Amino acid sequence: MSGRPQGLPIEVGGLTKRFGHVRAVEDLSFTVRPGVVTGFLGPNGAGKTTTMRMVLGLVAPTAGTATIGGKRYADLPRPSATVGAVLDASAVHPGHSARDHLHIYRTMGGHPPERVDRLLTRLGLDRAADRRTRTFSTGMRQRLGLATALLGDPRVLLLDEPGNGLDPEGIAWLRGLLRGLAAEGRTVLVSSHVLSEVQQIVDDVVVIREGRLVAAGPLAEIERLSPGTVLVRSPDAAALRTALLRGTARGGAADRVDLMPDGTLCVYGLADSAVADLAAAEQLRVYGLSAGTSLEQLFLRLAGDGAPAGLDRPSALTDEGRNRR
Ligand SMILES: Nc1ncnc2c1ncn2[C@@H]1O[C@H](COP(=O)(O)OP(=O)(O)OP(=O)(O)O)[C@@H](O)[C@H]1O
Repeated sequence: MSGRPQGLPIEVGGLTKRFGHVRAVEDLSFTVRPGVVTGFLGPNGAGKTTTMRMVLGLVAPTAGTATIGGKRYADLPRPSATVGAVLDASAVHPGHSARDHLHIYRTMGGHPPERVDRLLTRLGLDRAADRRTRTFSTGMRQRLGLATALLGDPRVLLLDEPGNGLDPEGIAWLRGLLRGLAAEGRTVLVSSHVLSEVQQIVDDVVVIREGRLVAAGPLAEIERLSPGTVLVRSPDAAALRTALLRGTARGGAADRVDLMPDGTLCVYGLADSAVADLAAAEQLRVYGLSAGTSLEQLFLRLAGDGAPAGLDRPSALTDEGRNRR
């Protein structure tokens, strides 16, 4: 890799895409800053891929703009040396070896031949370099996709679900790679529909749901603005939920209680001791009780209802995030 590639911001303003009646992306605005890893998060179908495709000039916006360093992708002087992207890591010829694949793309991009061996080593593919990609695991395809994206030593990286198919060891490896690339000054945008997959990797987040912005800014700030929660399991979950919402004169009531898919109750607005006392007072059994803000819960809330308690104006956080840039 070259010394210090200066990153370029990705700026999305009022971006909108409709496919017929489907509103894939709706008036979306955010900025991705260089030098950090930004998670682009949202549930399946939220519009992440469509947004990335618009940033890369592969899909024409219905309205709005997407620029890289102030220029649309199509207006960049050497796009493949400025932006590297992996939208579909499975899109490799099954009969080509990893080395063949990289040589084809590096020739097309006009990049120096020595990049291929260097990237095969950096991406941990040197031993598999001459195997046909049809024998590759999903994780190896992800690595090859990343190597392809890095051929032009790009200042900006856009990766669509790079954690897909990676085991925990692969995720740890990805974390090291992406954080290293960001530390070199690059702009790194990584999409995921699973926060737990990227929570150890990202500094900033942009969360969207149904094509619209839910929250954006440094992850630490979003966590700080998110009140704590208590997780509790009970064979009497329905009765406990009712009791928590009703509360007691002494201990107060929960602001909200969500039943999670695994049957756990997620309680907002009450301390763990208050939840335990209330369960005891109502003679309801509890099997597990833990306090704290899990990022997964936060993500479920952000993605689930658009504006979590304590984050009344997600745009304020967005503005705050932008002002720091
Ligand atoms: N070419 C297309 N034609 C019609 N609808 C489309 C097209 N591409 C995307 N959509 C729709 O736009 C919406 C957003 O899709 P998109 O793939 O951008 O979401 P996503 O957040 O990337 O989801 P996933 O994590 O499942 O890939 C979905 O409702 C999808 O069905």
